[in-house]
Amino acid sequence: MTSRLVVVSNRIGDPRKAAAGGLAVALGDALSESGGLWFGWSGKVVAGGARGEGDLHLQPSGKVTLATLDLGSDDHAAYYAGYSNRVLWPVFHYRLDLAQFDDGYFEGYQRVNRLFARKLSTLLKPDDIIWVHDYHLIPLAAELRALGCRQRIGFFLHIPMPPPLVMAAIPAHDMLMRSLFAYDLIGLQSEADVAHFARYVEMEAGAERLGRDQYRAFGQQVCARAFPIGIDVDEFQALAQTPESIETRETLRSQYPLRQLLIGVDRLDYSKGLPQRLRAFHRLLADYPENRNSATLIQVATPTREGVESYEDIRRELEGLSGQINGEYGELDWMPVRYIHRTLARRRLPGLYRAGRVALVTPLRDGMNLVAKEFVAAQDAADPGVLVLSRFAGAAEQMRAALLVNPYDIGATAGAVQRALRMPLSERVERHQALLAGVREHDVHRWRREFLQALQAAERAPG
Ligand SMILES: O=P(O)(O)OC[C@H]1O[C@H](O[C@H]2O[C@H](CO)[C@@H](O)[C@H](O)[C@H]2O)[C@H](O)[C@@H](O)[C@@H]1O
Ligand SMILES: O=c1ccn([C@@H]2O[C@H](COP(=O)(O)OP(=O)(O)O)[C@@H](O)[C@H]2O)c(=O)[nH]1
Repeated sequence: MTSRLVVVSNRIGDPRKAAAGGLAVALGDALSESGGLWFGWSGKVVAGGARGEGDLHLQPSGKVTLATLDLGSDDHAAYYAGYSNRVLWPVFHYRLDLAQFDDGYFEGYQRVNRLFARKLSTLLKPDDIIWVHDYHLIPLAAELRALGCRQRIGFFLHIPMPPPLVMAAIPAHDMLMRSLFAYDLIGLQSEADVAHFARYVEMEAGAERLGRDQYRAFGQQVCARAFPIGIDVDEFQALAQTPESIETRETLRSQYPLRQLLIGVDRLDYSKGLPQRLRAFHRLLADYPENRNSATLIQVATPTREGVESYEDIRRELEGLSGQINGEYGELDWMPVRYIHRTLARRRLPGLYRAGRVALVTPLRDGMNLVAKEFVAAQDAADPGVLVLSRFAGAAEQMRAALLVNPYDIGATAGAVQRALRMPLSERVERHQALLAGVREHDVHRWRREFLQALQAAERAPG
């Protein structure tokens, strides 16, 4: 009998429905293949202390059972908006300047992880295999172990692992890193992340390296390796053939017959480098005037984590910048920037990507970035668009045939966009072939398979 897969993540999606955000998209794809239990927050916040706080809901969805938990408003504020998104997210994306350390946030984070462990433990079977996702739930395995759970537990971090001295700025960094050793396997997005993890545990915790990817510290042993996440290429290409996707592409082509479209699709997050991207686009129009009245940037900036101050700030900055570029260069019949502050249905995205001559995927730091992979999968192989990709996205480790840029270097990024717009067909085809082969090779099925095989094979932590 094969073990049941239990996936735990803060954000869960219905595997039969489209979801925004790379994690929910990838896990939906992975779970719909194997079936199992998906446990996480319901998305519902109830008044603190009111009835319903901590309530568990079970709901079948195809081969998967969704188990979701309502959170009280105080718990949610401290755990999600507070510790997860005002401390861990900025620090792990190297933005110490945006972190707000607050003891209350940390207490809420621990409280919710304990609650998740308590509720989840009632649903577990002895031979389950448990896969925990992301920074919201780092201490979950330690909490489960404290309740006596002996199942195999793996952890995958979807965001970057920062260098040791950046990590060390978090007041509770040692507790966080110690709790990672309660897992049997730690998966990271890139080799750079693994190197940062290795340096941290060796420098700060005196870890002993046992073989290539085994570490012993805090009286425990753990395996840590890179498992770059991918997409379901066939599913995404099938999405490109749906009427909505074709209609999106045709509408854009008929509205912009003489224009060269540049496409950006991101959550409106400061890690995505959106102000720098708009400045590079401004520089393109200033330094290469042949693009005026022609190059048009369609930037979808999906609302996210509203209520966290740094997200409000980035929204204002972006609105100001797009207004400024449109005011300076716009004509009666041409607006250089089309800025859309809304979530786009995933089934429309392939059509949008395919209408683009260039995709701008230029985060300042990103765990992976699935938009880069989706853009490549959606292209017409006979006349493909060009990917301009930040060297600081995890995806850059595999996507060497993209035009790699340093997004902080506005002039060089503008130059790369100019090169992309002028690239001859033969070079576009050659680069696209190499990129698509890589996106196929490192797809979401391989990610899931290799992680779960490694988890099955991991040497058990003593205890
Ligand atoms: O759940 P939210 O707070 O609305 O945020 C959405 C997700 O953002 C992050 O995604 C990361 O995972 C992607 C897939 O591995 C990866 O490509 C990307 O680079 C990461 O930023 C976050 O890590 C998820 O937990 C959120 O659900
Ligand atoms: O309006 C939008 C914006 C994004 N996405 C999806 O959200 C995911 C974003 O994942 P990525 O890894 O690029 O970044 P994240 O948002 O997870 O940091 C991708 O699958 C996009 O197709 C979407 O469906 N609608």
